[in-house]
Order: sequence, then structure tokens, then C-alpha cells
Amino acid sequence: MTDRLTLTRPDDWHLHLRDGAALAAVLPDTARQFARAIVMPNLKPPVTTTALAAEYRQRILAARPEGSDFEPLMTLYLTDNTSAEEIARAAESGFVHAVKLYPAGATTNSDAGVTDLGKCRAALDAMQRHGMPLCVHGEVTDRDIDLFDREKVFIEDKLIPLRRDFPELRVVFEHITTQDAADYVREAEGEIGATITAHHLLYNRNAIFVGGVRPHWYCLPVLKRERHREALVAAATSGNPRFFLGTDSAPHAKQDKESDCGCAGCYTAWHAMELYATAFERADALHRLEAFSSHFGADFYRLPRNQGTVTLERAEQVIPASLPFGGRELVPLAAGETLGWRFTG
Ligand SMILES: NC(=O)N[C@@H](CC(=O)O)C(=O)O
Ligand SMILES: [Zn+2]
Ligand SMILES: [Zn+2]
Repeated sequence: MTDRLTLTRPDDWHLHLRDGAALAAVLPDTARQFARAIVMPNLKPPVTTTALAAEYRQRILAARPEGSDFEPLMTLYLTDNTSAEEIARAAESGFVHAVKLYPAGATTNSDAGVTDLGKCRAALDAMQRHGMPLCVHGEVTDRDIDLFDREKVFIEDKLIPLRRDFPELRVVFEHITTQDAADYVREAEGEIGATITAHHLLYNRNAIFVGGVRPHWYCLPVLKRERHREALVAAATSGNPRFFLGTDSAPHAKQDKESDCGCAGCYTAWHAMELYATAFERADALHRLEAFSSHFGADFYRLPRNQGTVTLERAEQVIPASLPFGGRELVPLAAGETLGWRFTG
């Protein structure tokens, strides 16, 4: 049995850092485990321009712990009005690494998102020309479509037509949750990748309802049935470079989760690598963890792999009941449970 894992320093290819006091509270957790992260732009108001991304990037750099060399990789929030000129500015900036598609109404702070991809043709065409990746929250928003089917329907109704119209567009299908998405990404032609969260590898939808409703297991896209979780584990541990790590760590204050209309999002930055190690070990695939965590994402984003290593040790560690969150409280995923691994840096 392996008791110590040494990996190339990993990166998080899908992360929510928020802003202000919340940013200051959560950034050290990510900066401790990851060298870089793709930072989601769904602030209020959203990060829609390169100028706003530059300012947000400075706030993140200023919030880093003493001595940290963590590098935020910025993204722009695609809207119906994003221009080809804005995409060109982003591509030239050197610090914007992707543009994010939120179908309007699909998830947290997506109100300003895209109402109709037909309105984004100029921006998508510019992205294709500049080699700028499109990160996709892949769910349809139609209230008539069952919540659990929204990812599958998105593939058929939105993603396949989009990629047919823009075959050179580099796409990251974010936080995939279904066998349908894993199969699509594995078999699709052209440049496509997918991020997979630790929680979608570890839990199925029963976790949301164990003995009562469990708001801290509620995220979007929502956890699915066991057969989908198994398909995600198979994809993540397959060694296929299209699948890579993206925590989708999405902090919300405890009172905003434990509410009559609780926010979607799981906080996993505190124990991200421990959670992934647990999932990979259960699949007898610890030997595949490094490439998933530290190689394939960098390769997709055409960035150098990190120098240096990190270590995980087999040791019991209780997940805290709550963490400070800028004057409020933040409940990490699986609070109170015991992890079998410890990230030691
Ligand atoms: N994943 C989530 O459940 N929530 C994310 C938004 C997102 O990634 O869809 C958030 O910003 O809170
Ligand atoms: Zn999302
Ligand atoms: Zn997210």
C-alpha cells in the first residue's frame, strides 16, 4: 500500500474565488495546493472585459499569502454583446486564458449570461481564430427539461451544433456529471477537454438526501445517479488526456446554503487533493492521479507543466465543521468526516 504520493504540482482548471473578504478567506486554501487556477468570472457584476479581468487579477494577486507564487489564469464572461475586438484584446493580454459560457439562468450569477448562442457568432468566430478556449457550463435552462437531464440535452441541442458551426473552436466541457458527457468528450472530433470535480467522483445524488436534505451537497450540475458517477471515475482514471482536474470549488456562506432557497456550490478547496486521492484510490488508480491533476490540463491550455512537486501522506484528518469566510462561516464539503490522506505541501 502506498503511504506517500509525490506529484508534479497540480493546477485547478475550474475555480470560484469570489471577491473582497470572501476572496481573502478562500484564496490561501487553493494557493496551498495548486500552482495555478482557471478563475471563473461569475462575479456580481460579471468579469466581461479584459480591463475588468486585469483589475480582478490584481485583487487576487494582492490577496495571496506571503511568499505565494500562485498564478490566477483569468477568464471572461461571455454575453450576447461580447465583441470580436474584446476577444482580440483578451487574446493579446497574456493573462486571459479562456472565455466562459453561462447559458442565462443556468447557475449562480448567470443572469447576464448568453440568451442565444446565435448572438455570439462574432465572438465565437474571433475565439476560433485566436485559439482562445471556450469553457462551457453545459446545461440547458428550459424549465420543461428535467433538472437531471439538462446536461444530456445540452450536448444534443447546443454543444454538437456549436461545434459543427465552429469546428476549430477549442472547448472545455466544464464539471461534467454524466456518462453522456464522458462518452461525448471521449469520442468527439476536434479539440475538446472536460473538467471533473472531486465531488462528482465521490458522490451520487443520494448524498443530497441522506436522512434529510443536505444543502452542502447541492451544486450545479446536480449530482447524478451511481452509473454516471462510475462513468466519471472511469473517464478520470482512464489516462485519456481530455479529462483533467477542475474542482469547481464554489464557496457560499453557511446561511446562504442552509436556507429555504439554498445556493448551489460545494466548497472543496480546503481538501481538494485529498478528495481526488480518495476517489482515485478507490478505483485502484492512484498511478493515474498525477497526469489528471498536473499534466493534462496544462497541455490542453498550452501552458508549461509546473516545476516542483507536492506530497500527500496517508494520515487521518478531520474536515473542519466550518471555516472563516470574511465575517461569515463557510462549511466545507463533508464537514466532520475523516479523510485518509493529508496534503503536506
Ligand atoms: N457549481 C455550482 O454549483 N456553483 C457555481 C457556479 C457553477 O460553476 O455553475 C458557483 O459559482 O457557485
Ligand atoms: Zn457551472
Ligand atoms: Zn463552477
